[in-house]
Amino acid sequence: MTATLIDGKAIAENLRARIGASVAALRAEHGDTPGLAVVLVGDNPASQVYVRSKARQTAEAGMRSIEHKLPAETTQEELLALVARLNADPQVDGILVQLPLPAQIDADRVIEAIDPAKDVDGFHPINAGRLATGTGGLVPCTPLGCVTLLKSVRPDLAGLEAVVVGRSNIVGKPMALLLIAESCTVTVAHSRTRDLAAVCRRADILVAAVGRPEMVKADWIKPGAIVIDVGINRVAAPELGEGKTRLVGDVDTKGAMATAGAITPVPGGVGPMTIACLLANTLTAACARRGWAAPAL
Ligand SMILES: Nc1nc2c(c(=O)[nH]1)N[C@@H](CN(C=O)c1ccc(C(=O)N[C@@H](CCC(=O)O)C(=O)O)cc1)CN2
Repeated sequence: MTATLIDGKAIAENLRARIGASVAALRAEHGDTPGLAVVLVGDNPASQVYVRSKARQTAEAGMRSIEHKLPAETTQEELLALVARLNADPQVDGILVQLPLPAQIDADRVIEAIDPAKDVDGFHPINAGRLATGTGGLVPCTPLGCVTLLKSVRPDLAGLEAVVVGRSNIVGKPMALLLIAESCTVTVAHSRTRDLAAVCRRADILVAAVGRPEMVKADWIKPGAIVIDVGINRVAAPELGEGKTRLVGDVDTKGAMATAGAITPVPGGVGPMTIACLLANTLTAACARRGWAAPAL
């Protein structure tokens, strides 16, 4: 068997086009457009790339992009003061503080300071609680994108056995909650799970979000399973030349292709969906705040 590759890049492009069309319709109806503020602290090269992509794709979708770039030595108080200003700004519908933050800043305190109605990352405890209780709210972008990718190959997930490897607040836990909402039977596995390979082999849906390059091997995968690889790991690639690197996921994709039914590649799988879902969340937040009818995406 050779697995179907789930083309996250194409699915994300399609979602962004639909968001752009909805934004244009809302602008025609209301004479205004949603605004997303992205805050970058410091000079982490990967974060700089992600923030640039977020700003470009926000503008391409017809929304206002507001960028705040702060030096690496920014204090927690300075960052909290900026968040307070963005909370109070009626032109700002979404606020995202790029992670990771420098060591002197407590990320949890910053996330808790964001107005939950503008928390387009869905990381605020109020939004996490709403997801846990199934009472709406803004949902973290990466898991939201993973569900869209899953449904692109299997529209009805009810009754399937799902294993999520990883228990982070940003991916693992919300992913498990979204799968429960889809009526899957969900196991959350992690570094202390006994016989992780055997647990993974039970999965009809396997989500790998551990941040360990190619940890999930072909013989951990049930034949025909849908594999969602959330990992984005940069590793040395001497075969490409001295000092060169390449991106790999948390799954040994080449090996897994022979066993899985469908799999997301890295790059070009989950990553592009993260930003597309951020734009979707910004549109959702803007409609809710402004009392506009939310378009079906
Ligand atoms: N506040 C947040 N910080 C971070 C988040 C987040 O959702 N909110 N997630 C990650 C980084 N991230 C978005 O911020 C992100 C990561 C990867 C991609 C992506 O499209 N990756 C490409 C490959 C890109 C490359 O060549 O490096 C892919 O997988 O195809 C988008 C967004 C941590 N921080």
